[in-house]
Amino acid sequence: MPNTAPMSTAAVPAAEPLVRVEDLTCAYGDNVVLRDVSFAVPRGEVLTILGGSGCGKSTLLKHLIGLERPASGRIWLAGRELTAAEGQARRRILATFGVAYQAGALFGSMSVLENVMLPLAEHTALDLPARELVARLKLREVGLEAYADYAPSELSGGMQKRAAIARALALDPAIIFLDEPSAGLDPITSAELDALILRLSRALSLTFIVVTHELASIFTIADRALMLDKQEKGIIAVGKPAELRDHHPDPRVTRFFRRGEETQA
Ligand SMILES: Nc1ncnc2c1ncn2[C@@H]1O[C@H](COP(=O)(O)OP(=O)(O)OP(=O)(O)O)[C@@H](O)[C@H]1O
Repeated sequence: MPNTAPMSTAAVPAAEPLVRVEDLTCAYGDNVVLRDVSFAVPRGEVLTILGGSGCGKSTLLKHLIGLERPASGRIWLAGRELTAAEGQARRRILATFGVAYQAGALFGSMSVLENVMLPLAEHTALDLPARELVARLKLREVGLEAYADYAPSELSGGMQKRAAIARALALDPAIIFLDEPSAGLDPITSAELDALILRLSRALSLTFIVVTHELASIFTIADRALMLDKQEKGIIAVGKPAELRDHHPDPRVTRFFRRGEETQA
């Protein structure tokens, strides 16, 4: 089997975080959304990013995946500084991770298999049969090998999310970014997706950074949760979800984790 990874992360020392953010400030023109944000994510961790509407979750994700340039600060992915890289070096860093977006993840004009093959055509020199073979393996990893020739519109919402994850896995990334994976899914399908994320993270030592506000998901998948706040323009809490819920001194944090408890009691 050819090595399809465009660059190896094996050279990153185990102690080195796979994602490191230092004094990151994100702004749209004069509108500063996040100021001097710093955190690190070790290899194999599932980190969820949460917080109220408009606090900057998507903004942070877009900066981490290079869709937006920071006003200031630095981002390292798998030991390489994204914020200092241009051209080919930047493209190589961007190929170390996979992304699955909330909406519009799959191209409707292509089959599920062709969607998963796409990053392989863009970033590797594999020939067509090899690309197909790798893509079929990725579909198997998410339980969709029987749906390779379907159009995305023929799949259920949960299956589309899994296909998007298969495409995010195509280049054997070290890091996967997911934007609201549970959005629009019923609780059972959402739980199945959570189980898939956990299985992939444990089996492949994948690092996941997941934007979500679904408590059930957060408590199932997150090793740690990072909570942003709009007024603070930054992080107000980082830690294990149960510890944040039970012991965090900031009522904004405990309220977030305990919402719904009153109505369930
Ligand atoms: N492309 C953009 N141009 C200008 N301002 C933007 C842009 N994208 C986001 N913003 C602003 O940045 C702030 C943070 O938005 P962002 O979408 O990151 O928040 P969020 O936490 O993801 O919110 P939600 O949970 O509602 O999706 C908001 O005030 C928003 O209006």
